[in-house]
Amino acid sequence: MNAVSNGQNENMTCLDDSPSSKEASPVTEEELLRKPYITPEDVLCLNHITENYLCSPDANIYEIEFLRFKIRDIDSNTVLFEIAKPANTASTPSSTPGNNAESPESQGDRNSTSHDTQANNIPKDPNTGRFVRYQFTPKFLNLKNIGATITFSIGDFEINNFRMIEKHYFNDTVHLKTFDFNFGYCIPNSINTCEHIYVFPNLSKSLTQEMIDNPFHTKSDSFYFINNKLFMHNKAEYSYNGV
Ligand SMILES: CCCCCCCCCCCCCC(=O)O
Repeated sequence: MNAVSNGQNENMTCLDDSPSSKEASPVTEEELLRKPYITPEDVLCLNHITENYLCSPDANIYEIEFLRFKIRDIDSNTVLFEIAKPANTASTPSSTPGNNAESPESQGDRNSTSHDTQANNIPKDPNTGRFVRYQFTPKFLNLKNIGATITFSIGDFEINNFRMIEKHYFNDTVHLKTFDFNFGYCIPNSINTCEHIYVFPNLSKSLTQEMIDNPFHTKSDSFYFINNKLFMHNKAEYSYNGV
């Protein structure tokens, strides 16, 4: 499967059930963690970055594995960043920042191997691979449209309703934008590639400067659902003060 999707989800609101109310009705993370499973509507009602992961790594019963990730500036068709898991290695991807001024550098344990720690009998961190830090230059915030191409493999089950909701915040509670992407249908044991288009929100000059001045205060939660049940949750942090 190869696909392109434009996950526009601007101004998604979470409406109170009462017919008279048009106000957002936010939920807390604690409320969601008490539920038997978490739905897209649940995370759309969150109004802050999460402190914890909302599902365990074991929830990925579909054996979805990300193999390659590329970010490009759509308007100049410039590749800004690319990372791939080398063939025949367990979990050590290699990264290739683009060779232009806006090249980000990725760091963090989403891209690290767990083998060394296992060899030393140190308990493996169950959250290895769920968190990444991106380092961008200030110019990144001037971009309008980013294409994120992801290649992933799936296990023995077909997948029909695969959706990612990604929420971006500054200082934990300033909502920048929520993206809502679909991955389409995937046949069992297939490798799939799709590109999601991130249309940047309009950010004020003062907020943009605050984001540049406060590295890694810009964060995102990526919530992945199959058949409307959360099965994977990744986190990312961003700096925009690179040179
Ligand atoms: C400034 C608010 C909107 C920013 C959009 C940034 C697009 C970044 C695309 C990369 C997201 C990767 C998320 C992840 O690795 O978990």
